[in-house]
Amino acid sequence: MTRPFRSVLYMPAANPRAMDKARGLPADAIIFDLEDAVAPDAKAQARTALAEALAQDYGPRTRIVRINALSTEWGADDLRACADLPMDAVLVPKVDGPADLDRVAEALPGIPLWAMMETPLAMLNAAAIAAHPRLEGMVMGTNDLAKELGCRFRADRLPMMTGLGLCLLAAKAHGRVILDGVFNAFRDDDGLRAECEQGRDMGFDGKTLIHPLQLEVTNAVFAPSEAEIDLARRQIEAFREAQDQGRGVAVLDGRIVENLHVDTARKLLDRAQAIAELAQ
Ligand SMILES: CC(C)(COP(=O)(O)OP(=O)(O)OC[C@H]1O[C@@H](n2cnc3c(N)ncnc32)[C@H](O)[C@@H]1OP(=O)(O)O)[C@@H](O)C(=O)NCCC(=O)NCCSC(=O)C[C@H](O)C(=O)O
Ligand SMILES: [Mg+2]
Repeated sequence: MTRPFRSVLYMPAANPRAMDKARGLPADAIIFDLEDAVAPDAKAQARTALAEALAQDYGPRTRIVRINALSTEWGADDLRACADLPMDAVLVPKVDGPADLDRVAEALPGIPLWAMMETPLAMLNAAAIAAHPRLEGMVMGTNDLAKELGCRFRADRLPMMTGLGLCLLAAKAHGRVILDGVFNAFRDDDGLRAECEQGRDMGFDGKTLIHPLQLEVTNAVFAPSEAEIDLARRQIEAFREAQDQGRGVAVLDGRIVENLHVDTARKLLDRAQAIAELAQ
């Protein structure tokens, strides 16, 4: 059973108060950010604060550290700092292709890699990035992507759709986790809900967030609903009964249920179970 990644909260590693607060927040995962959320003159202090934070217990929350790109003046120091820290994954920003992951993979043996998908080249190389043997997950960087594309932010995210779709296809083809980008207006619950629903409909595993206020809506949208759980159970039962009667197809609520629907139903129940276990 895979870990849930419904809500994945960024927090500036230069902010010890936020990192401490995160230990009690209902986020499935946390991204400790050494990159864009940390000002250039606070990078060194952020590494020290990060080490102190990661010495604490984050319970079941997956701990992901976002380093600066190795092409920057901070990347090499970030890598050295990460080598000694307890974490579940390292997130590499501005990945253009699989070669950008190789040096990180070499410097941090045994640590799963995640890739920020936020440049036009990353969209074009998404399949090769997803195929990297050390890659566990992808995170859409929709702010940087919008900047690179020169596109406008729209509620329907039409200008993003090609990039989102290419990355989704790549992640799914290689069995990687894939997370949607952030919603910047962190006090706009309705806007957030609409974007979460869109991401969930498309097949994203969860959404990255910038503020604790966004957790409740995101956790709810990316969790299987009671109606979905009930349908999944009934599909499994209907198909079992059909099989007992020598049939390969069941009909439930006027719709067919085949083997593949049962697979989907089982995965949904597994996800619901994993989420329930997080709460214990
Ligand atoms: C957006 C913020 C700057 C807002 O900060 P602030 O005005 O201080 O918020 P509040 O006063 O409402 O905060 C209330 C309490 O919540 C805590 N808090 C706030 N944000 C976080 C957080 N992210 N994680 C944990 N805790 C948080 C505050 O400390 C307050 O607590 P207390 O003092 O006890 O009351 C701020 O939310 C923020 O900095 N958010 C993160 C921004 C960030 O990480 N940006 C970089 C990632 S986004 C990105 O780069 C995407 C990608 O690369 C792309 O290209 O798209
Ligand atoms: Mg970015």
